[in-house]
Amino acid sequence: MPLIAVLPGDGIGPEVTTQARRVLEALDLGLSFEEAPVGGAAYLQSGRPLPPETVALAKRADAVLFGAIGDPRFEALERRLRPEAALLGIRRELGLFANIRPAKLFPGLEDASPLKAEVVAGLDLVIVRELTGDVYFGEKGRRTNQEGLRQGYDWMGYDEGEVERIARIGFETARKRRRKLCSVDKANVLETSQLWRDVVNELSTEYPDVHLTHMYVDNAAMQLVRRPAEFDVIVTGNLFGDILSDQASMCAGSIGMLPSASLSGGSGANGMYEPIHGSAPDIAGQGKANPCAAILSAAMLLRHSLENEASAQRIEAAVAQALVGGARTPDLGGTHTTQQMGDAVVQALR
Ligand SMILES: NC(=O)c1ccc[n+]([C@@H]2O[C@H](COP(=O)([O-])OP(=O)(O)OC[C@H]3O[C@@H](n4cnc5c(N)ncnc54)[C@H](O)[C@@H]3O)[C@@H](O)[C@H]2O)c1
Ligand SMILES: CC(C)[C@H](C(=O)O)[C@@H](O)C(=O)O
Ligand SMILES: [Mg+2]
Repeated sequence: MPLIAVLPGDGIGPEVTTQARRVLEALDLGLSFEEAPVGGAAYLQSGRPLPPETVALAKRADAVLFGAIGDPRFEALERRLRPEAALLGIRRELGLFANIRPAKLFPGLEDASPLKAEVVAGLDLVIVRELTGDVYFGEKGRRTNQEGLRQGYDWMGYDEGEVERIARIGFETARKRRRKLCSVDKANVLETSQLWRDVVNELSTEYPDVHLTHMYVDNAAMQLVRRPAEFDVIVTGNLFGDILSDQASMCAGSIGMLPSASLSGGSGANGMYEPIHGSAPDIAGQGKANPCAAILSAAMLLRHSLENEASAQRIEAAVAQALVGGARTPDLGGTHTTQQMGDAVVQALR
């Protein structure tokens, strides 16, 4: 019986994860679930945002269903105690270097995006974001500079091995889709990006069937608003991928629509699945959160970790059907509660 570790986290994390778990249970796949605290919720219980028992469960499980972390009450804590440290810590502990973030326009959501319907028509892209390197994990600190001023610093860097393994996932992903790979960097300024570009170019000789382009991140941000449907697969570093995926979510109508898979390689072993959004403290506890991103993350879990493509597609079809049937949370311009949106998806599964 496959074991799913459920880490609901903070804010709307538990609300959306409840709906994702319901959907998985409704499929009757004989999964077992075990829950553990993470983030601010875990800090309150044990003084640690990422308790060792939570890491142990995640490692023991076949896959992890993650909600969201973040709590404004803990913003002033030192970095290692903040909820965000738990998310970075678990990604590192599980070696989840590849973060797959699909942005797709679901039928009926043409008018949910602030972009014109004709601009987002046909939107179907995947951001392949590197997840365990870059400026996120370089040396950080505070010091006093020569003028006696306080200075904060975060070292940015990638080694060629890190670039090659994520670029390979980008090429492989593109190969299974429309065979277009856009590598996004800031090679006109950053040495890190120049190495990134060199390694991607070198690897491209193994993928002559994939059309590779390079784009600076500032241009990519603009093109995502101008012609988002032109993109097929984007491969990029940790920081740029974080920012561009939130932006791409609005092309699809809402940040509440974008799921993600975090993987440790080509296989889904120990994969972690989470919506790209955060704990949304502004709407937490009000039943306003859109659970679709979490539900679609559960579909990715079935696809990548349990190799159950048919059930993954059933969930995606049920989300589409619920939306076509008019189910909409407030972020999509509707009045459905989180629970009612979950009801509509479960109903559509039957
Ligand atoms: N993966 C994660 O767990 C993750 C991701 C991003 C941010 N965070 C953390 O979450 C906290 C809040 O960060 P933030 O406000 O910058 O980003 P956020 O993603 O939590 O929220 C941004 C905006 O989007 C809305 N939103 C987010 N998810 C939604 C959903 N499912 N349905 C409807 N509306 C939704 C929120 O109400 C808010 O207005 C911070 O502590 C941050 O560090 C965690
Ligand atoms: C909360 C934060 C550490 C995280 C990130 O930057 O990776 C989040 O924004 C995300 O997109 O998953
Ligand atoms: Mg983010």
